[in-house]
Amino acid sequence: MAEENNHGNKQLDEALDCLNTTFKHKDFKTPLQRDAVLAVLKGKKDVYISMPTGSGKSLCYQLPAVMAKGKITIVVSPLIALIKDQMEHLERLKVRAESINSKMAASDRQRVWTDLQAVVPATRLLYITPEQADTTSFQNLLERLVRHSKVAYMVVDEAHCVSQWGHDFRPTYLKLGGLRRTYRQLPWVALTATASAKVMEDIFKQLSLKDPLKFRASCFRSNLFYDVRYKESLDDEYEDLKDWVVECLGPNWEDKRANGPCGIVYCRTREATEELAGQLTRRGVPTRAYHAGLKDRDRAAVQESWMDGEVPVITATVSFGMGVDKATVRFVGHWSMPQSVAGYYQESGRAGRDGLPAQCRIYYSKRVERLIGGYFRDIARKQDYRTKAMTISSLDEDQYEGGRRGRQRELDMYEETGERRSDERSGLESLVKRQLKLRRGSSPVRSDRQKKQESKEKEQAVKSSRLRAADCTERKIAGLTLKTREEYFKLLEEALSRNLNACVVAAHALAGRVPEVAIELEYNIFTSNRVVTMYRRAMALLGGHSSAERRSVADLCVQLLMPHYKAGKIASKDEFKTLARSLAHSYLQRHTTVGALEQPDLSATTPHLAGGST
Ligand SMILES: Nc1ncnc2c1ncn2[C@@H]1O[C@H](COP(=O)(O)OP(=O)(O)OP(=O)(O)O)[C@@H](O)[C@H]1O
Repeated sequence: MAEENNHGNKQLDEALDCLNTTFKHKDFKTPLQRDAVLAVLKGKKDVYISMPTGSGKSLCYQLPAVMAKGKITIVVSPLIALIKDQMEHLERLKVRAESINSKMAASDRQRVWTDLQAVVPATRLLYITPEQADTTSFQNLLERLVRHSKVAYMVVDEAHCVSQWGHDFRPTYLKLGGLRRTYRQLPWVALTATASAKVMEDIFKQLSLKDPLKFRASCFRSNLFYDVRYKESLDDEYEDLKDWVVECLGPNWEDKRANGPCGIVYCRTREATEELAGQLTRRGVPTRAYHAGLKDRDRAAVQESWMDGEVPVITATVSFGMGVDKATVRFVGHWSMPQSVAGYYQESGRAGRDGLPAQCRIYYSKRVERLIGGYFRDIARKQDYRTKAMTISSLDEDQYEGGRRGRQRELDMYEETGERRSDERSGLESLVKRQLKLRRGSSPVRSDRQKKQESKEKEQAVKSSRLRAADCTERKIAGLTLKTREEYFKLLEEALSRNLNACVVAAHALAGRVPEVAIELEYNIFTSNRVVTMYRRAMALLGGHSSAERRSVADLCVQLLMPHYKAGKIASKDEFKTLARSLAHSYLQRHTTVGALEQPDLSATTPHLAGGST
């Protein structure tokens, strides 16, 4: 026991030494970071680390990687841009990190390969994408490295991507489970900023992590303060932004120090970044615009001037910020709604990385209000409503190498003018609702008498309700009242009975006119084809192979049915039309089969056509 303690102390001393000399930090950021580092260093068990953005997760594997002399730590990371940032960061610290990826020049690849094959490789960390991990060449390399005991740790960054339960599922991550099972002797480290308990369990399962040591911190960032501004309620939105910016930057912001206070305002379009930069600069806050439309050189110059403290504020599209690691970002503003919940967590998470208070604000307009309902409106009235950090994160799959539309698409994401995807919209909406509900605090205090009265009323309502399990309403779905269920039930009942009536009438009308429909259909095909094979094909297609054909047939049926519509009787004209169309569609699907029509002799079906006419 005493020996173990001594060993533990020695390891801690060595870790602190490495932290000071290589990473230039005086101490661990948090006890959790220290404990996670020590657990990884021990190398006895798999380790799972879940900490919020900016909490220093990377150090948890980078420090042990540096201390594992003569060995390589392999890091699977989802995004080449992230890999690049990590490598640049490590290069500044004089830690040799390499990558093998599809974007590399052959000469670079050879150089890395050669070092990895050396008796004592100089490479400390090797970054790869999950796609690379799935290649035979990498697997051969890994096999060789393991055989010569040259691998210290296997690290899976953004480990939530392995889970289908998570928002960011990435199928290639699943293949990592196979590697884990092949190399059971290696200690694995899985890191993520956000994972629910369900996703965490799934990560363990998919990566075959065996009873890993867990280091978890809430994704809640207590130093971030969120609020929302309603643009339409402001006299001058630019002046309001400027005032907020100056307030966030605090005193002495004009000193132009690299570690001075600074901020970012995200905009949806390039034009908005330029416009806003001009407005802020004219109002006395030097600001530069950053977007994908700038030449690489100009973009780099803008970023550099912001990093160096030359300009305190940058207005940018989302192309700015990935991997930007500036500790003193005192605010992150959004000049319009963020593109997604994931995006918002990431973008606002760039504030306050030094742990000091920082502000995050969304400026929104009516258009956005329409998008997310009354929740923000509520806050806007309070104007000064301050909230704390959001706790949801997810990454857009497009961020990843091999993502559907690739990196360029991601760079330009904010510059689209189109509507947001509906799943993102609903995700954002439910997040906002959830978070605002949390922040509004508990419901107002009610007297005992009021409470008694309420519970009596509830009991009464449950007794008289026709709904099944009426008394479970609130228990099963938090926030759902019996009254709401009753209201929806009534609507449903009405709609069902209206539709049923309309169905009966439409079906009746259609059934009586089948021959007429069939005559029309045959005639259409007869007059639009000149070759017998085409005629036969078109007739055969009627039966069900082509949904386009069926649609046009259904349209024809609808034309014939519409005269049967009687205004105001059963359903609206549109409802009747929809029903007629779907009835015709399914009728045709059932009654004209390809098999029957493809018979060489069509005479069997002819009698049903009630005498064709030409
Ligand atoms: N012990 C420490 N002392 C001081 N600063 C630290 C310490 N460890 C890490 N940092 C700094 O904290 C910042 C955030 O670290 P890092 O990028 O590793 O966070 P992260 O949790 O990986 O964030 P993200 O999820 O956004 O990638 C960096 O500037 C890093 O240098």
